[in-house]
Amino acid sequence: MSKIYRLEHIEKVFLSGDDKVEVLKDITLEINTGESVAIVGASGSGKSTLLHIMGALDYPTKGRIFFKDKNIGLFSEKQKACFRNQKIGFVFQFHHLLPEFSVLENVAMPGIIRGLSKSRIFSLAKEALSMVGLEEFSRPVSVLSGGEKQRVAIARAIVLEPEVILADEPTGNLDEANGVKVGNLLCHLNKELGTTLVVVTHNHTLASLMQKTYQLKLGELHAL
Ligand SMILES: Nc1ncnc2c1ncn2[C@@H]1O[C@H](COP(=O)(O)OP(=O)(O)OP(=O)(O)O)[C@@H](O)[C@H]1O
Repeated sequence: MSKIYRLEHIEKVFLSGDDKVEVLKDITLEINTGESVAIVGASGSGKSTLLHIMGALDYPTKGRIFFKDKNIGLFSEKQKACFRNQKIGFVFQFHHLLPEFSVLENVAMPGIIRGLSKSRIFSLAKEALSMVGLEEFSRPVSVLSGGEKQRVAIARAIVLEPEVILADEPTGNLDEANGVKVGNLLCHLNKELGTTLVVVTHNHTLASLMQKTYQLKLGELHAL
């Protein structure tokens, strides 16, 4: 089975005034292509920090992180931006959609950033929206329910067929019923499209849907 991620002895220290906060101490982790993985842990244990490092939104203080044998730590800022746009689909707790834009325009955004033609972008966006079960493309995002917004965010994450979805508390802002729907949708995409899925969550039901679960505790990662 091929590895999509290899993290070697990752450490992350934040400086807060004169204090040093050692958030990640010695994280070693391998993730197979197509795998689904949950990362759980107490609030402040470093889950988001680890996910940000995996998405090249942040960098480790020490250690190396490889994406399919490419050392992300050696990427220039431009290469990192390209990596994020081409390989990763991000889903956040607070979806970060553009409220005044329509559902279709929001999902089209990554394609616009990549510079695809308008007709290609909109056909990809419609395909992604049908995968998440949304049909009304022209409504502004501001009028949608929380569950619908999260489905739009997932459509936006998958629109360019990323190799990995990195989801940070994707159900954190939803009621239980919508949380279950979003969890099932992410698992469906993982199985149908073979997209590797890494989910950071407090939600044990969501974590139980993943093939593997790791817990972050005192800066260390343990398989559960
Ligand atoms: N940019 C930063 N500067 C200083 N400290 C930071 C920074 N980002 C995160 N931290 C600290 O790192 C620790 C881990 O934060 P992180 O957001 O990764 O935790 P988490 O496990 O995702 O928490 P939660 O479940 O509450 O979202 C926290 O103590 C946080 O205050």
